[in-house]
Amino acid sequence: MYSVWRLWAFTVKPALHPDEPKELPYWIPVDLILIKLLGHAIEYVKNGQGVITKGREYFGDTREPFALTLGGEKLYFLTSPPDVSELYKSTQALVFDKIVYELSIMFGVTHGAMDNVYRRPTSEADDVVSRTMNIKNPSMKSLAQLNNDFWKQQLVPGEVYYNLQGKFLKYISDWLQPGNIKGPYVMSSGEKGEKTVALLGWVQEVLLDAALRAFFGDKILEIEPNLPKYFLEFDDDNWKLWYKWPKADDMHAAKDRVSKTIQRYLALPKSERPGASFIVETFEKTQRALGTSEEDLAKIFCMVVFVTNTNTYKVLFWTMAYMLHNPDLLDIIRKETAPALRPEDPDAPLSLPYLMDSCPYLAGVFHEALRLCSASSSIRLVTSPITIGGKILPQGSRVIVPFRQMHFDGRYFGQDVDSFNPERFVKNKNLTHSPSYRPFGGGISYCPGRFIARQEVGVFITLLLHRFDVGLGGNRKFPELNNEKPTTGLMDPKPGEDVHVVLRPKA
Ligand code: HEM
Repeated sequence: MYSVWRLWAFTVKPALHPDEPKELPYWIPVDLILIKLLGHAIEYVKNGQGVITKGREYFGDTREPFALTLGGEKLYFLTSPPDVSELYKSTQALVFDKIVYELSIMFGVTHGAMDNVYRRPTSEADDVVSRTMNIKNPSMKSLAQLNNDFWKQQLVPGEVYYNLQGKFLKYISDWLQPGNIKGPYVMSSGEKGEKTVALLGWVQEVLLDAALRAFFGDKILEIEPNLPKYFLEFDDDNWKLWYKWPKADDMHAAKDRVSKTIQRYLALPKSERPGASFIVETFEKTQRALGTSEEDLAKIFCMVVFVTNTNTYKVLFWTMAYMLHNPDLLDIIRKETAPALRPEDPDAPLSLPYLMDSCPYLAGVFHEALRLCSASSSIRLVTSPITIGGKILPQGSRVIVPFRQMHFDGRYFGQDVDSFNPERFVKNKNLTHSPSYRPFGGGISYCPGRFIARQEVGVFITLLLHRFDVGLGGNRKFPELNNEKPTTGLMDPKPGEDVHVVLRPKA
């Protein structure tokens, strides 16, 4: 019976419907109902990227769309760069907002609040959000749609962006004063201010602190100095939320501690919590105008904390790790970033335009670290059947774009695709625009934080290299990527595989 079903599902049916994506066969010797439910789920949780690679290679590595059954749902995977470009363009048949809706529910926001956020006003009189913000809204966008515009206003270079950028620069600069390197990540201290620090804990502390203060103002950390710790406890296991993992009490408890802290922040009068960014002010004003409860609003902000922080400390960790393990590269980056500090005027702030536009190796390591260490995906819901890569994606299904599959495509990155080589981005300035390079996604959900993320990393590294002599300490083995733990973003190093950095303040 089981063999008949398998023959039907993976051989006969695909032959009868050649325009449907083929499905990677699965074979688990348990009863039929369970098989249908699980599919590749167990294997996927253990090594998701491995299963996707298996699927791609199983169909002759043609990169045609294929399907995997995970936990009772048939998911469709795109791994061909032209197909992915097509997906990003198809905004009618493939939507992202329903995915964000579902995600918000998983974060604990109520359906009632989300329905309000997604409801389009029926008339000007009904449009409370535009009135509150004093903006024009001729196409009667819902708050969910307007939020995309607000994010762009906050994060794409312009006045409100420069305000946020200035705060980030100040906080990171403060953290990198020799006297301020004193957290639990300091492993030992020597003469003349020398310290050895554990890199992961250090970059987590600096970037989380800077981002929380820059977005919410200093009050948030006065209310709860442990907020970064709570966030990291959640972040470490956040995959359990997406996978609806049954045993996830600790992850949920940590997430709740983050949103409860934000709720305490929101309960304070505004005059007692100055310094919030444009996006936080705007989210608060608009949601309150819609009647969103403080509890729901805190959970929405919990998502904001997640999206603004989950990847950035990891990309700084990997960029630093690659740089520290390549002394020649470190030297090149130290030299190329020197003019950003304007030695003729030591009190002048760092020149960010110089840092972003005139430091090709710094940019190269950042992009190469993202290429090698990202395991993010774009997700879309199919609202009407659409043909991509010659295959029909059925209505109601979900399509996944696993970036890692494209980041290791030798046709775009050359024969040394598996190796760390930042020069590929130095030599080919257009490589960051390649359809096979998608660390920030694309289309409607293209990450608006990509500028600030690169700046956070650039500012940290530049100030570090010019305030300290830096080198590797302790175990000099390059940390391995933890591919045994599912992730929704950049990969972590394997447990215990940190980088020890020796810092000597420059005279
Ligand atoms: C290196 C660090 C970062 C990486 C790798 C990254 C990556 C991504 C990816 C892959 C997406 C989803 C794209 C898609 O579905 O197609 C995304 C969305 C988003 N990111 Fe980032 N991100 C980073 C940093 C940031 C930062 C620092 C912020 C804010 C300060 C931010 C704000 C956002 C927002 C608001 C969205 C949602 C966009 C939407 O809903 O349309 N990201 N990011």
